[in-house]
Amino acid sequence: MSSEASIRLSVVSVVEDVLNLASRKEEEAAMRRYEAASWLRKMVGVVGARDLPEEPTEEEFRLGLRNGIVLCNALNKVKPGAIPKVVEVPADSDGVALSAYQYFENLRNFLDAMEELGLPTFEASDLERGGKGSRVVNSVLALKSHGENKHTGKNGSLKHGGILKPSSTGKYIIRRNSEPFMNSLSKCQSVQDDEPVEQNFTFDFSIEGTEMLTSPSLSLLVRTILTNKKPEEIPLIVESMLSNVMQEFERRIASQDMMVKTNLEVPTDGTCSLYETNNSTEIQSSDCEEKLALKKKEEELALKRKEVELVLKKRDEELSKRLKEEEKAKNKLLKQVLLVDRQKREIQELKNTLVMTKASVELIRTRYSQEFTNLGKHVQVLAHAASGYHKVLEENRKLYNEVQDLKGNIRVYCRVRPFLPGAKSSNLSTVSHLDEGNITIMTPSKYGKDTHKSFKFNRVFSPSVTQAEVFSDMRPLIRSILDGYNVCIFAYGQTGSGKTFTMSGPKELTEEGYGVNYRALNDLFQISKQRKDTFSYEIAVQMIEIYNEQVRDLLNDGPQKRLEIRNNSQKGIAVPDANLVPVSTTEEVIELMNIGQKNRAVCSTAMNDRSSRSHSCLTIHVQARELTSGVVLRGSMHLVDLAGSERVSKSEVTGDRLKEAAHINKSLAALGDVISALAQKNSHVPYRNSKLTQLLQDSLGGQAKTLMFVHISPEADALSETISTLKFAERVSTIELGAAQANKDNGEVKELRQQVASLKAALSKKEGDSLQSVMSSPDEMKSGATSPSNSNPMQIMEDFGNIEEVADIDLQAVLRATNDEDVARDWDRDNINVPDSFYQAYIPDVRVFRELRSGTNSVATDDSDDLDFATSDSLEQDTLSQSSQPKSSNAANGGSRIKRSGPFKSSDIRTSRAHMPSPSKKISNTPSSQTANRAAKQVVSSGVDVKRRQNGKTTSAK
Ligand SMILES: Nc1ncnc2c1ncn2[C@@H]1O[C@H](COP(=O)(O)OP(=O)(O)OP(=O)(O)O)[C@@H](O)[C@H]1O
Repeated sequence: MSSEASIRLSVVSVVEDVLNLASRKEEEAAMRRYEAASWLRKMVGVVGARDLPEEPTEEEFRLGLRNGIVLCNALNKVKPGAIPKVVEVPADSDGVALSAYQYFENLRNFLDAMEELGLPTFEASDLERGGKGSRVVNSVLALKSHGENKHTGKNGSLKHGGILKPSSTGKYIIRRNSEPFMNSLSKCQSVQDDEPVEQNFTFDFSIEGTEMLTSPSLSLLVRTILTNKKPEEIPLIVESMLSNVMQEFERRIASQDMMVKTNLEVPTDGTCSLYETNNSTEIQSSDCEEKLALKKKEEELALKRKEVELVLKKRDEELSKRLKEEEKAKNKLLKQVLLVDRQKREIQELKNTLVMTKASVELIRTRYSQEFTNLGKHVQVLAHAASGYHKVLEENRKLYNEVQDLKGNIRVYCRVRPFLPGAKSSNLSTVSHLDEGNITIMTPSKYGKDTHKSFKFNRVFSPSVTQAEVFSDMRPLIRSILDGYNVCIFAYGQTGSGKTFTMSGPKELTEEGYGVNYRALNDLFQISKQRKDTFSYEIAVQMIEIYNEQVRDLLNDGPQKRLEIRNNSQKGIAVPDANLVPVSTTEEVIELMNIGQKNRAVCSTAMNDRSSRSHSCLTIHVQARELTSGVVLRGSMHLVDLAGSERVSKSEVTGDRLKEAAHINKSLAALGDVISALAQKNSHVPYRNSKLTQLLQDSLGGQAKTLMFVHISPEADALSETISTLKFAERVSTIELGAAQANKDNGEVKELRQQVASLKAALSKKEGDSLQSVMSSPDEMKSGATSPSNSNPMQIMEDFGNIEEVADIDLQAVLRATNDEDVARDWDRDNINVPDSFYQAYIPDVRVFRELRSGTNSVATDDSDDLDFATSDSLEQDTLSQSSQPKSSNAANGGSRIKRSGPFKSSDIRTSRAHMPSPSKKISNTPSSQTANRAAKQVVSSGVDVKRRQNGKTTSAK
């Protein structure tokens, strides 16, 4: 039973040792090894074994260990009590003898160290054989306890015993007097090799290698198994090993129990009477005690085992936990490694992509640069072509203009006003399309389908076009004044459509806003400066307005006097009595214009807060004298800002404004009549139906270059006016005036002028007589010497002071020298009948319309006044007052019924008059003209109906 307990103890200690071993680190083992080695060395020194180095290698240590084990085995065979007797104090390396006490001390320390190292002090083979191992353990325990006792100084017997001395061969000799020890050794030897032990023998501790191999210690086995294993594998290995050990242990205990059961009888009283032999009761009681002790121990062991199992379990759990954590950490690490790998791969891929992208970018760059170069070449070619195209366009335009000039068409420009600020954003423009020369208006039809009406003009300006752009297009026309042409630009359109804006500019005038008026004059000044080496220029301006059929001077701040319009007057001055102000700088012009604008009749209506209530006309007169030849070029330009046509229902005017509107509409209707007549090439054109048409007579029917600037509003509610305005404008554009001609005074004309001047002087002397003779002998005039076909007394009268005695004047020569080939318009033909609807569009009230219509006829009857030149207001009645007078028989036909026969046509007269020399700027103020006027008035007042007849003869009748 004691051996069983020992085994149990041993197993437990082995288990602990193995566990310790498993948990210890290699450094720790090395430390222990170092310690054990030092003890062992001391012991080995005692027993004469080979020296161990201070820090032995694994191999050296094993060797020393083997020697130690052999020593243990030897000691095992000695009874514990005998050991002190047989072992003498050995000498150390310095020759100092060690006491037995020291020896055992060393031995005990060695054993401790062995224990700590987890190295059992017995061999596995001993264990298997049984008995030996237990003895070893016992001896160790005994030694231990003995040592302890010694340590306390109770056992002095240790100092006695034999002496071990080193022999000359390096081996230790045990003296004879140590008999029990020697016996033990010899027994041990016999166990080893079954050889008889001699006295004074030399004991060789070297053990056969095979013995170690065949019976390795459990510890060594464990160590060998665990040596090359990884630390994390050890717990598993140890676990399986332990389970094997425990199985073996259980098995053995079971077999021991079986043996005990068969050999011993257990007392039934439950006391400790294990052996009831007759030999001795002492033995029985001691056995019983032993049994109880063993049972107790067994219980303790069971408890311990449980504890161990618990500890093991705990450790298992900890281990598995640690394993899991390690697994986790490993996984994490693995993941990280994978991540890093992936990132590395991705970086590599990115690098590759970057390289590829760089390459492709480079490729694209080169391709692009190539394409750019090609493109550049193409653009150059295109630019070249475009410049050519532009040149061609320019050329075309020039040619077109030349054709226009030759044909003498009235140019028509159309400008669309933008929506005014404050207009509804939802407003849609009636203009659906426009380009350089075309404009299309959208007209919603009754049946829901939109229809489009297109119009073609010389130029169409969109709402976004600037004042400068507008002017640049008409610049060449304006410049032609300097070359002696007459130019007329008139702005036409519905009220509020932008006429004043184009001609003068906006209310708040800025440089960008300057209208045609300012820009034209500015341009003329610049050119005149540029040409100052070849020409000397004189520029003068007039500014008049036709308000309620009265001509007013806008540059006259004083009381207004009635002015007359003189068509075909000399120097092309249509209103000779209006102020003619010479200008030389733009500033002067601006100043004058401001005065003019201030004096102009303007008022606010529902359709325009700055509505012009009159037709205004800025006339620029230019006289150029060529410095070398002395040739004089005379040009003039009318810049007419017409009052806008308006539907009185829309403009919501009453009283004076209504009267103004009626006059405005009437004069515009008269303009319509004239345009219609001209467009249809009628022989009679009713210029005299209004002051406006009278003013524009030279420009519309003469040899001027004429431009009509038609304006339209984009608003939908102005659609009907827009359409009628555009239709009117289209009609105007068909009018052919014939090629314009420059007003050039050449040498021949000069001569003639001189002749005329001398004649005038002669005539003035005879003034009184000649008038008398005209009155008294009209037949003489009838059979006068002048050529019947070419002379025109009316003109002579007007140009030379209204005298009618022209006997000595070579009029034929005068006319030949000027422009006698013009096709005259026949005054004797009827005016064309303008449909009533034309008037009605502007004058909704039928009664007013009829009155005005009759008023128009009344004016026309003015025309029938045979004093053709007497168009002054003094001879005319206000058109409105005339409207109340009974209509003449001709009125029904809507035009003048003045019949003129004979070859002299009024247009002939006009044309020639325009080129006639004049001694003074204001003819009407000359004494001769005053006399003539007086004479004419006398004629009228005396009731003599003076008629101009063909052949230049004047007849009078009561
Ligand atoms: N092209 C344009 N750009 C900007 N504003 C314009 C343009 N044309 C006209 N306007 C503005 O429209 C309004 C009416 O213009 P404007 O007085 O010139 O018309 P109108 O035809 O002369 O009218 P009325 O016949 O009644 O005198 C003004 O406020 C003017 O500034």
